[in-house]
Amino acid sequence: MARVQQPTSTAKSKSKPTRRLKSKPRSLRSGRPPLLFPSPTSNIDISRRTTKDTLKATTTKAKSSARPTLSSKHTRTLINTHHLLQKRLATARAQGDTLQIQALEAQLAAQGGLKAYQLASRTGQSRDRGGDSSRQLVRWLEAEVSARREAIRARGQRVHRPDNANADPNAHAVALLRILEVGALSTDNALNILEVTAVRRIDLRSSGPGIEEVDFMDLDLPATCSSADDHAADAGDAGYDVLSLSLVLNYVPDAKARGEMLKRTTLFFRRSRNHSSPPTSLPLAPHDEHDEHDEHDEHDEQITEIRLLPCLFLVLPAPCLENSRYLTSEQLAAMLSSLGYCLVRAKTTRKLHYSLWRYDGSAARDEWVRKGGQTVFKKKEINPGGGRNNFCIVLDGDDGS
Ligand SMILES: C[S@@+](CC[C@H](N)C(=O)[O-])C[C@H]1O[C@@H](n2cnc3c(N)ncnc32)[C@H](O)[C@@H]1O
Repeated sequence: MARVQQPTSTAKSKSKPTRRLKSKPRSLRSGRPPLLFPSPTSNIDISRRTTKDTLKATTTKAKSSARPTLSSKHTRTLINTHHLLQKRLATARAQGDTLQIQALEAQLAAQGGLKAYQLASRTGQSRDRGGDSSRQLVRWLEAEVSARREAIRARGQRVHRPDNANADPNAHAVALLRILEVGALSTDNALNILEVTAVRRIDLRSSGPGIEEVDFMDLDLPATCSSADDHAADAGDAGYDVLSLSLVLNYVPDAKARGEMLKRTTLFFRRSRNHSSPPTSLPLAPHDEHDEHDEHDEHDEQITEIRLLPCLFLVLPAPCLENSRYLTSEQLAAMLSSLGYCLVRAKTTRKLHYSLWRYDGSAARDEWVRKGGQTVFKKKEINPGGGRNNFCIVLDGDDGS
């Protein structure tokens, strides 16, 4: 049922670069900053524990490991424990359980809080994933980048021709690719492309200059919305061409809040493209490339013309879609289609699922509904069985307009 963009024409395959051999995980004994910080400890007991829950053990472990380096296992443990505590905290908050809230907040603080989690995630980026996911996004946006570079070059030539007396010195201005990176851990990633991109970075906790400390759910919309039909239409030039949500949705501890976050993404896109931006005819790789080995391995790509902008870049841990009781890629595609998105690229690696969704606005939503597409997605077991996880996204069907 997922609305997937169909290819329109096929061009030549790219030559395959030399495949990088996956090296053994490197020792982290040297050259890395400390990941954990002195933090208050808690004596408050946490009552709700399950047998599989090693919360106490892992938190104690995290506390005692306040030393300059962490092993890969430690990093994973810290990240997993942080997610678990956040999830429980969300439940406690929903229940108004003050004691439990205090206990869980103390546990999170003892673990080093969001700061330790972010550092652990950053370590994970470089070590486990062969680099940060922004490189995949840029690879998918390659044609947009090239088109802008070409436009800059062409306009520059026009302006600088010696015989061109009436040349407008501002005529070389080519529209930047405006990117909003939500959940940014660093300002130094592949999204920075001189003269081509303008990147705004936000996070719940800023880890440095250039990253605004703001919750995406509270972020001001690009422009005041006056139309009840389609907020994004009013965003105009102030909106973004690309929104990146890389490993952010799975950070959100509550299924309904995840749905709210997805819904909110649609309000931030730039719609008006009648400025000096280059054409957007872009290559499309075969859907759902599957790579068992390398997170960022190159593929032979069948190049197909397709429009990509404006788009949402979504990265989730692969098990969220491959081993959840409540979610599959098809279900995710149906949810995003119901919001006006269309899947244009996808890639699954051993650890991560990357996808790119073009936003087609309220007309696409209406079309989805007209064809009988589902718009309400409740928590429903679709993949029963043992050994599965409970990752879930809930959409209530109210498009917020
Ligand atoms: C695992 S890190 C991911 C970082 C990076 N994008 C990556 O791909 O590795 C998740 C980050 O998302 C941030 N985050 C989660 N919810 C957010 C929200 N509502 N607004 C802004 N940032 C958020 C967290 O603070 C955290 O730093």
